[in-house]
This record gives sequence, C-alpha cells and structure tokens, in this order.
Amino acid sequence: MSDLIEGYLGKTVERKKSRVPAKLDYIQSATGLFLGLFMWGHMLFVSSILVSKDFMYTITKFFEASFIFDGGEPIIVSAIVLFVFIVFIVHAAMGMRKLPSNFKQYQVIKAHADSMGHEDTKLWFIQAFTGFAMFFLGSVHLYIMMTNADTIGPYGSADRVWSAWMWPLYILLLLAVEFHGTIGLYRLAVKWGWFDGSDPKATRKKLKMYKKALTWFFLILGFATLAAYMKIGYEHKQAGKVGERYTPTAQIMMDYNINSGRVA
Ligand code: HEM
Ligand code: HEM
Repeated sequence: MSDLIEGYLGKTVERKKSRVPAKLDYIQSATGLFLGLFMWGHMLFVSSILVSKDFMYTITKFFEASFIFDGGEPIIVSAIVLFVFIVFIVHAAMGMRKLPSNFKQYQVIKAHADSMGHEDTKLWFIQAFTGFAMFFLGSVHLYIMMTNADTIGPYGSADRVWSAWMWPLYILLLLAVEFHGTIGLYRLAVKWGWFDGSDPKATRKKLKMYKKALTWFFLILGFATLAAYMKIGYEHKQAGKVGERYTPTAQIMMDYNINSGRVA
C-alpha cells in the first residue's frame, strides 16, 4: 500500500522521498569508475601490437591462462568479456536516466547550458552524446569479443580490423570511449571531491589538465594501435592468408630445430 501511495504522490506516507535515485547514482559512479579504469588497462594490452606480434601473442595467451592450461583456454576471455558486458549494460541503464528523452527536455538543458557558459556543463553534453553512441558501438564489439575470443591474436585481430571491416567502427568507438571515459573520471573526482585538498578550485584546474593529457595520450596510443592492426591486416590479405593464425617466433625456431635434426 505504501508503495502505491509513493508511486502516485512521489512521497511516502511519512512524507519522505525515496532513496533509490541516490543509490542508482552510486551504482552509476561505481560502474563508471570500473569501466574507466578497465579501459586504461584494455588500451595498454591491445597496444602491445606496437611492440611486436610476439608480445601481443604472449599477452593474449596470458589472459587465456596458458600458464595453467597448455595452449590457453579462450573461454576464460569469453567469461571476462561477459562480466565486463554486464557492468557495461548496468552502467548504460543507469546512464539512460540522465539522457533527455524528448525535444522539450533537450531544449531546456541546452538553453540552460548556453546561458551558463560553464565548461563542465558543456562536458556533460559530450558525455550524453558519446554514451548514446556506445549503446551501439560498444555492444557490437563486446558481443564479437565474447563469441570469438579464440580469434584474438596478432593475425586474428588484424584480420578482423581490416578484412572484417571493424576499423570504421573502432575509429568511432575509440573517439567515444576516450572522451566519455576521461570526462567521466574527471567528473567523478569533482563530484565526490576525491582530490579536493585545501584549495578545490586550484585542484579542479589541475584535474582538467590531467584530463586533457590523458585524453591525448589514449587517443594517440589508440590510433597508433589501430593503424598497426590495419597495416598487418592489409598485408595479411594481400598475401592471401586471411584466417591463418599467428605462430610465435619461438615455436617456428623449435619446429625448425626439430625438422633439421638439431633437437632430438
Ligand atoms: C552504452 C554505454 C554507455 C552509456 C549510455 C553511458 C552513459 C553515461 C552517462 C549519461 C553518464 C553521466 C552521468 C551523470 O551525469 O551523472 C556517464 C558517466 C560515466 N561513464 Fe558512461 N556510459 C556508457 C559507457 C561507458 C564506458 C564504456 C565507460 C568507460 C570508459 C564509461 C565511463 C563513465 C564514467 C567514468 C562516468 C562518470 C560516472 C558519474 O558521473 O557518476 N561509460 N555514463
Ligand atoms: C573484456 C572486454 C574486452 C576485450 C577482451 C576486448 C578486446 C579487444 C581486442 C582483442 C581488440 C583488438 C582488435 C580486435 O581483436 O578486434 C580490441 C580493440 C578495441 N576495443 Fe576492446 N575489448 C573489450 C572491451 C572493450 C570496451 C568495453 C570498449 C569500449 C566501450 C572497447 C573498445 C575498443 C576499441 C576502441 C578498440 C580499437 C583499438 C584501438 O583503437 O586501440 N573494448 N578490444
């Protein structure tokens, strides 16, 4: 009965408002924080291709727990992706509450933001727009990673980027996630006053500088990484070897030594 009254009037019989919105905000921040930090790791791991194909192969096998299972188990990566996908969906569901849902709402927010001329309010628009774009772009990527974890590797990933036409999607997703993630982490720090210190105004200036530096760093790293996969994928296609898996140098050496009778 009390739920019914609150449902109609927006207040309980004791004239209290629900605490649920505050809890939902908390869930949004926690999932945003997780995803924001996860993406730093993600970008570093994926960029291992810039060091060498062997290095990227080693990282991939590490996530497949090849130190426990001989040759690695891609299902472990699928399980990790499933977990990240669930966090992503929960975060997106919480984010939906903040998006303007009709033109009138959009007009009110826009007029308010324009009249204030406040940079942080403008940042919010970028977050809403990039968040919306990721509903589609992020879901495509996560689903493919979850169901094709066994293809992750220097050649498998490069073939996907080039021959399976993922590069246009990755360009958009990279832009969306980098702006969204760093703005989000900045907003989190400001919202919860994590680094306020004795002079919050000076701290905010510093945080803005870090935000800018991090955005540039991850965008440059991300585009360099994408270019590397595109180049490898292009060459792999020219060589007519799309679909072929990468064999690490150590394995080639071992096979060579065995075949030439150097190792019994
Ligand atoms: C479908 C995908 C997504 C949607 C719809 C979405 C939506 C949103 C929205 C609307 C906000 C602003 C919340 C507010 O103003 O209080 C937000 C915050 C945030 N998002 Fe996302 N987001 C998505 C994916 C991601 C991803 C992949 C990351 C990881 C980089 C991320 C990281 C963050 C962070 C760190 C915050 C700040 C949390 C806060 O202000 O409480 N989001 N998200
Ligand atoms: C556990 C979850 C994830 C795994 C295992 C994963 C794995 C990968 C892999 C292996 C690549 C290389 C290209 C390929 O094989 O197709 C890649 C690229 C990429 N991923 Fe993910 N990913 C995950 C989650 C995410 C999320 C949540 C986002 C953003 C919403 C994202 C954004 C990107 C982008 C933008 C690229 C392009 C690479 C670049 O430009 O540096 N990934 N990912």
